[in-house]
This record gives sequence, structure tokens and C-alpha cells, in this order.
Amino acid sequence: MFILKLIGFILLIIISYIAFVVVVPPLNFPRNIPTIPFYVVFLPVIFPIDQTELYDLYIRKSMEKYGAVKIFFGSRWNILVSRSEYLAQIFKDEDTFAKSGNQKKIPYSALAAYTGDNVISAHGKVWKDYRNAVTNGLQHFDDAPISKNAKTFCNLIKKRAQNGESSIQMGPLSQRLALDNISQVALGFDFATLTQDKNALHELLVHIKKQIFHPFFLTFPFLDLLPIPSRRKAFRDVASFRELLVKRVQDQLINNYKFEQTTFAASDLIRAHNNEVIDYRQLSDNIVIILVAGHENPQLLFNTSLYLLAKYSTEWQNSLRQEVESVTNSKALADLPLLNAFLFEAVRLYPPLSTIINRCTTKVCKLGADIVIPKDVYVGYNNFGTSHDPKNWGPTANDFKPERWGSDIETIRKNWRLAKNRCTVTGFHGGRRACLGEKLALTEMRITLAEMLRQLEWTLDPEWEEKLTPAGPLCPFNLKLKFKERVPS
Ligand code: HEM
Repeated sequence: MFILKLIGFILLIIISYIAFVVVVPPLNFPRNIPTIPFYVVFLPVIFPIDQTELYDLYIRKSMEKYGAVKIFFGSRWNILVSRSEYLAQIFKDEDTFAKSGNQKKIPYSALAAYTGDNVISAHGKVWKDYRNAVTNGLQHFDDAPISKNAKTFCNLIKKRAQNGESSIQMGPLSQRLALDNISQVALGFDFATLTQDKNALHELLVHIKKQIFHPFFLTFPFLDLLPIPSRRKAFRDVASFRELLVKRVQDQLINNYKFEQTTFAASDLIRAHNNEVIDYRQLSDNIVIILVAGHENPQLLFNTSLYLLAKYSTEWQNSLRQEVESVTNSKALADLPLLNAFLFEAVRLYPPLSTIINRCTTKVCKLGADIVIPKDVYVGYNNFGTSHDPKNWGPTANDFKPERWGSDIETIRKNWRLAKNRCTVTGFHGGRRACLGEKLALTEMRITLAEMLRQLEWTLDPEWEEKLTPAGPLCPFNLKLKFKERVPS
């Protein structure tokens, strides 16, 4: 009896401790910023609420008033920031707000096993070595594969429409496009998902993504420490995928007798490995991250762009179509005012990575004038909040208004640069850690959208429920579109 009582007492203490840790932020967290109730992050798992609705209902007011809030996410309390001045400080003071990705935050998780220690999440000298290796290949690339893939993509849609598929679910199809683009432009091999119906590497990728991005295990990553058979299998599948991917890249590049002349990001990574700047694990981690960031983020922005062009078809789809029909050269697309203003507005309105929490304080520090943050606290940024804040974007902050960027291309480009420098749009981060794939992603968008506008017309499927993703990366949820082939005039 005594033993039972003791066990009950110990269990009660453990449960109370866990409840205390989850329900209230640590006592040394700053008191002068609000706390978002701990349950908010769990709501999308229970109710059909999307992340923009969640933001409006539970976060917006506090965030806009204080610029930073305390929020429970990923099994811990964090500080989430959206005020531009604070973001500028965080992006600048890399040594205090040090990058600390999943490999450090949740090293035992399947997610960390997937992406490892890479150029996005690393810090200090290791990051510099990675960044030196991948920069050239991601900044200077051949856009010919993107144009070719855009044509294949349009043909696939036409074929489906001819086969009677009146409504097309865009996610899986745009994933195939994005995978082929990044593999051909940056990794030196062809994933070939647009041209092959059955593709082992692609099937494995789809399979592991389902396991890694399982909402339950993303919310409670510590469960990956337990011997749950399905999770052990997830780890094995991740290892097989990584091995197969790196082998494909190495085989293709090293068997290429012109390897030394190739300038893919992957070629420079292999050279860094051959020169012993990085080890085999670091080579694999960075090849994987180029594939992951290089296909997922453009895929999200692409779906968002298709959605906005369908939603505002009379005004925007038609005027962009007229504009792109005036040029034949892919490079000239970068100079078109409407197309570029449209894309910048899409990134502002729906930043694909809406919330990122991957920095950890290395010492006690002050955010702005008076928010004192202890050492070892995770600090993240809320891109959606920043670009929807009326302080930055006025009373139309929530509206889709590409014309806000200007009417001629010089003004549009200047305003885009200013928005990034002032941290009023942080969809591509900024500063020293600015996204290395922005140019590539925007090139993909321009070329593919231009090809689609020339060949197709599309509308939202009236049966599709207009919603954004419930959590994680931001884009229309399971977007479905109806296409019509254009008759050349
Ligand atoms: C619409 C598409 C894209 C968006 C919205 C986007 C967004 C971002 C953001 C927000 C970051 C900072 C992440 C953080 O704070 O930890 C980032 C970093 C990065 N992105 Fe992108 N990205 C896109 C496309 C790409 C593509 C196509 C690549 C190509 C591989 C790429 C490669 C990188 C790299 C290497 C970094 C790390 C830079 C560094 O820390 O030095 N991104 N991106």
C-alpha cells in the first residue's frame, strides 16, 4: 500500500512539473512582453483553423503592441519577434542570437536526422565553410533547365485536362517541378519526377516527408527518443534516402569527365570534401539541405502565386499575361514591373516560411531598450506578423496590392531592397544570413508563371475550401485549380 501511495505521489509530482513547464513560461523570461496561452499551438491539431486565423485570433494584438511575445512551441517556451527594429538587431548580432537549428535544438528527432548540420542552421566558422562552398553555385546558374521544365509542366497539366481531370490538386505536381528544378540547377543530376511516373527516390522522399512532418511528432519531438517501432522505421528510411541521394549526386558528378569544370553548388561541396574542408557527414547534410530548401520553399511560393493569380484572375492573371507575352527571353522577365511587383507582394502577403525559431541566446541580452532575455533561450521571428503589421505597411497591410511596390521596375526593385534592409519583409531573412536561393527561386517563379500564362488559364476550383495551411510552412492548403488550354492567337 505504501509503495502504491509513493508511486502515486511521484507520478503526481512528475505530472505537475510537466504541466508547470508547459503551462507557464520559465520564471526568468522577460515579464514586460505578453504570453500567448500554451494551448494556442495545439489548436490546429484539434480544430479546422488555419495559421493566419490563429494569428489574428490569438497573437496579432499582443504582437503588434509589444513586437515580441512568449510562445510555447516545439516542446519549449520561446520568444517570438515580429517588430522590424528587433529583427534588424537579431539578424545583425549573430554572436548573441546564434543560429541553433534542429541538430542542436532537437538532436534526437527524425527531423534533425533528415537535415543534419547544414548551411542554414550552422553557426560561426563551420557556417562560413559551408556558405563558401555553396554560394557560387546558387548565385550563378543556368536557367535553361527551368525553362524546359516549365514547358514539360504545362504539357502535364494539358494532358491531365485532356484526360478529363477537371480539377487538379497542385501540391504533388508542383513538388515534382520544384524537385526537378533544384536537382538540375544546383545538384547536377535530374530527379526526373516530371518525366517518370514511377521514381524510387521520389517515392522514398514523399514517404519520409509524411513521417518527418507528422504534426504530432513535430509538436512533441521528444517522443522520437522512445522505442516506437514506426519512428525507428522513420529513422531508417531517412538514412536510406540520404544515402541514395548523395550517391546519385556523387555518381553523376564524379563520373562526369568534365567534373572540374562543373559549377553546381554540389560540385563545390564535393571539392570542399575532397580538400578536407568538410567531412562526409557535412557533405551529405548540405546536399540534403540544398534539395530540401531548394524545392520546398519555391514549391510553397509557386502554389501561393498560382492561388493569387486564380483568385484575382480578371485583374492580375490577365494583365500579367499581356506583360509576359511582350517578351521572349527568360532574362527579360526580371525587368517586367507587374510580374515582379506581383511576386514581391506574394512573398509579403504569404511568406512561405511564416515562423522560424532557430536562434538561441549565447548570453543574457537586451532586445530593444528593455526586453531582457536570459542566456540559452530560443528566439524566433514571425515573418507573417512583420509583413502584416500596419506599422510597416499601413492600413492595407492585409490586402493583396502589388501596386504598393511601385509602377516602374527601378522603383519596384528599390522598394524591395528597402523592405529587406529595413526588415519590413523578412521572407528571405536578410543581412549576412540572407537566403542564398532568392535569385534562383524568383527566377523559377518568373519563368514558370510566364510559361503557364502563355499556355493556360486557371481558376480556383469552386469546391476547394479557401484555407491556408494549419501550421508549419505557409501556403494554400491542398490547393485545387481548374485549367483551360489557351488557343494561340
Ligand atoms: C521562395 C523560396 C524561398 C524562401 C521564401 C526562402 C527563405 C529563406 C529564409 C527565411 C532563410 C533564413 C532561414 C533561417 O532563418 O534560418 C533562408 C536561408 C537560406 N536559403 Fe532560402 N528560401 C527560398 C528558396 C531557397 C532556394 C531555392 C535555395 C536553394 C538551395 C535556398 C537556400 C538557402 C540557403 C543556403 C540559406 C542559408 C543562408 C545562410 O544562412 O547563410 N533558399 N531561406
